[in-house]
Amino acid sequence: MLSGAVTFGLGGHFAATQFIHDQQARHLEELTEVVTRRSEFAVDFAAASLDQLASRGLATCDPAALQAIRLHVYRRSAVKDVRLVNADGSVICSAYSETLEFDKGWVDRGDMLASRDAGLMLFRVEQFGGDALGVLRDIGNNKALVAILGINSSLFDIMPAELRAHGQVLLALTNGAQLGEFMLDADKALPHPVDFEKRSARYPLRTTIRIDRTVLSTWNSQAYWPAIALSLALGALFGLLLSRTRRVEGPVADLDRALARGEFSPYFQPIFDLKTRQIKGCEILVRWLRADGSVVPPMNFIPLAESSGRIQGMTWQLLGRALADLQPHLKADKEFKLSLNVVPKHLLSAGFIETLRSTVGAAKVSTRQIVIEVTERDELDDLVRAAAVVSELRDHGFRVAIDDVGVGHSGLSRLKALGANTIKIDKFFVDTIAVDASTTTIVEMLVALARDLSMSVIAEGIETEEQVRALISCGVEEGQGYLVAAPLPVKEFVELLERRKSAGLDGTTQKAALVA
Ligand SMILES: Nc1nc2c(ncn2[C@@H]2O[C@H](COP(=O)(O)O[C@H]3[C@@H](O)[C@H](n4cnc5c(=O)[nH]c(N)nc54)O[C@@H]3COP(=O)(O)O)[C@@H](O)[C@H]2O)c(=O)[nH]1
Repeated sequence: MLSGAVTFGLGGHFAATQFIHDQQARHLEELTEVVTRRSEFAVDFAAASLDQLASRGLATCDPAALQAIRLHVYRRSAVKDVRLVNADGSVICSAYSETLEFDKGWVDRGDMLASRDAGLMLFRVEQFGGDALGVLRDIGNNKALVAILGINSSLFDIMPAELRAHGQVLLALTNGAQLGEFMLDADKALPHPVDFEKRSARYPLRTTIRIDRTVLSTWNSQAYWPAIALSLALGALFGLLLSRTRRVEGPVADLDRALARGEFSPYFQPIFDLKTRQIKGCEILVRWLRADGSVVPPMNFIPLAESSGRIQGMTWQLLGRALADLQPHLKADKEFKLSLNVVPKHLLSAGFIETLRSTVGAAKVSTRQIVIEVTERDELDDLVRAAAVVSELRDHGFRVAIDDVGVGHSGLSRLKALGANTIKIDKFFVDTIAVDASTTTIVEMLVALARDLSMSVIAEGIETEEQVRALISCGVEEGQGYLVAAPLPVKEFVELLERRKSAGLDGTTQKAALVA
């Protein structure tokens, strides 16, 4: 009996170990495939962007064309710059001419690698801030357009949490030129590296996931002991039972675990009166605080959260935490507004208003203090329905702001039709307001439109006093930006509010002063 159990036990040990290793190898190969696919999509995206620019006749160094290209680049987070080049690859002009200063060097056409269909040339752009991927498309007349793609940020969320401190994700050209690398601790060497490699079938790209062998013995160890126990008891059935204990892995599973562990945290960025600098409210901006101490910025997981349907749970979790964090302040200053980003799909989903009301009601916060920010970057397909939701939200006392105005999809008529309370002018315009007369005209026009529609205006991304002065002279009253504070964790944000209060720059103090 005992020897039978030992035999089963040993058999169980080898089979379970083998099974887990096979699972691990398969899983790491799948992750390598994911990185390769992502990089291919990034190149496809860059190529489509270049084709679109060329077809719009923007492949020139004319200032208006360069401004249009800058807007195009700005909308597409992975594309850092677009350059017009000669047939030999030498640069004629660049949409963001200052990015040329970040280049450590430039590659001759002869050193670029062709895509399989020969429609694109890929090359590494060595820059001081890290390497980037150049994607060149010929456009005729001995000219070509080049998109400069930042690729690093697409690598870091791939590694399962348990392996992150013991592995590397690398993307390189097939000639060995490295394009991007993710490693939690860049100085840490992997003592026993094992490589999982994948080459793209379409582009000269090679992905490597490098893992320290020793960590594989503990990864998925949760699956090991149940497997042994079950195999002792049930002998031949252990494989089947083991498969039930297997953990699901991958970036979406990582999101699910983060949601379950409450790792999505609200950061708060003040919204202030441009003239008095009084803080009138704040915007909630999500950060993923991982157990390993790293802070993940939203653009690295919001798109996945959206496409995988996790954005809704994440948004509710975030609002619940933000309300709890700021409840004392929201109660003390009834004019203080808390803004929450909501993606259009979520806004239009069934039960959105009911859940919002019950979440805000449970926190005993007035609906008047909550602003729903809907980005204009994503198209609101069903404008009529969106306007109905906005109207119902307003009936319940909530406020609605249209975010990123000017760079999104809405024409002015769509802005009007939505019936929001506020427009938020995108940082793109704030960046150039102090230096570009055409930007001033656009901002003045948006302010005039907002006045006609009884909407308020907030300018985003204010970094300098010069920008504040220019915005005030255009008629903008409120703003947000690093000039006052970057998005802050709750403790620092509350300290900022306290400092303001002591300096007499908060809502309660000002009201008290008016009454006195
Ligand atoms: N659906 C949701 N989207 C969210 C949520 N939280 C954030 N986001 C969206 O992610 C995008 C990037 O956000 P973030 O990295 O937080 O960047 C914001 C600010 O930090 C940044 N900012 C603000 N002031 C300045 C500045 O002076 N200079 C500078 N270089 N950057 C600045 O701008 C971003 C402001 O975002 P928004 O007002 O929303 O446009 C962003 O698109 C977020 O919307 C979330 O919970 N849900």
